[in-house]
Amino acid sequence: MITPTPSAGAHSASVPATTDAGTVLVLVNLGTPDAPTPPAVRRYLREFLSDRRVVDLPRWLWWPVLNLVILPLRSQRVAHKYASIWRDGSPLAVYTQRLAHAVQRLRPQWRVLHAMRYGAQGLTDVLQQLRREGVQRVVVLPLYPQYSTTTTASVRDVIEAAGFAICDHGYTQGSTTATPATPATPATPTALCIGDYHDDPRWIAAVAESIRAHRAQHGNAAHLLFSFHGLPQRLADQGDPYPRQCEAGARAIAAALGLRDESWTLSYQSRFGREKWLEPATADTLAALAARGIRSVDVVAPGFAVDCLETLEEVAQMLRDEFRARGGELRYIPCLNDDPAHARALAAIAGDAVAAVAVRGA
Ligand SMILES: C=CC1=C(C)c2cc3[nH]c(cc4nc(cc5[nH]c(cc1n2)c(C)c5CCC(=O)O)C(CCC(=O)O)=C4C)c(C)c3C=C
Ligand SMILES: [Fe+2]
Ligand SMILES: [Fe+2]
Repeated sequence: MITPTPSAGAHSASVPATTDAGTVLVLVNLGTPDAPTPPAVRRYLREFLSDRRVVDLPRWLWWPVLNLVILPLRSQRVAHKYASIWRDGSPLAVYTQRLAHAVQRLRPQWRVLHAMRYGAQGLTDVLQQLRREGVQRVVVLPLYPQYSTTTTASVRDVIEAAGFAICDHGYTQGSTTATPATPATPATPTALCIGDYHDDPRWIAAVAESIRAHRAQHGNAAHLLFSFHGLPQRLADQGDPYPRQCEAGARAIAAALGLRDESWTLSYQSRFGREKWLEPATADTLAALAARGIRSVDVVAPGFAVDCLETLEEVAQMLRDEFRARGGELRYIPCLNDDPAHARALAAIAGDAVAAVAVRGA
């Protein structure tokens, strides 16, 4: 079942009339377990870590490692972490739904849905339901500001497998899939897929403003750290544009804030497995900052559209405690979540994509 989004609220009167009535917009996020328990986490991790976009090892090698080592050990430990951040559900699910509602309120002439790549409210189910309803065109906005083959391209795989012809907007290189593209016939529905928005000025301004507002309330820490989810270095070497887009975005946000180069740093968190991942690691960077005598650090995570396990447990709890043990104070700046500025930026990005395709005549 597609979770319905409430219809337009009080903001609708202020939205100017547009010619994009009838647009169906699907915001897609990663997905999350449906309970903070070992069996639920195991189900989620099994689906997530079985995706070849995420782990590209040969199956004969990966299957026993995943099923006999990783799932039995990790499910227990990670369930405990989820339990520490669980409120009315998993924050990733709660904030993603609220964000979709916020965009819906801004664009009452659209139908705004949310979906997940893995787990409940699955993208496949949502797209199949839309096909059954006879919807001929959807706009898919993966909630990944930076394109990666491990995230955005995996969303694209699902869209193609659901029988939609894809029309790309934004970054696409490296996103060709094992599944051949659905040959477009007049009956084939199309999905306008937004590849990235890492340098979109409206998104940059929203992130910069959230940092400014946090600093106005809590004071400026001595340093600002941009912490992005990591990736195996090998994928970057093979051309995944993710680290370049993280760097460009962080630089643009720092410029919008008027920061001097020496007052901010970029790092990568959430390493998984033994392979070399992008560096520097957030934990090492914080240790180095503490060793340089820097006693306060603001940490922001602009690779995450909404708060989740990796921000709330890893950064705002674990890394904060580690930094405190080194004598410093880590202040975590929340993700944009369902902030109106975030909803406005995403609505504008989706609107631009619709308009660009209309001009191209697709
Ligand atoms: C090889 C493993 C992984 C790659 C590659 C990877 C890339 C990647 N992930 C995100 C965003 C998120 N990841 C989250 C959790 C998470 N990530 C991995 C592994 C890889 N991620 C795992 C195993 C997990 C689950 C938790 C754990 O076991 O440690 C989340 C949070 C989900 C939640 O429920 O809150 C997000 C969001 C990006 C953006 C990315 C590549 C750029
Ligand atoms: Fe991840
Ligand atoms: Fe993690």
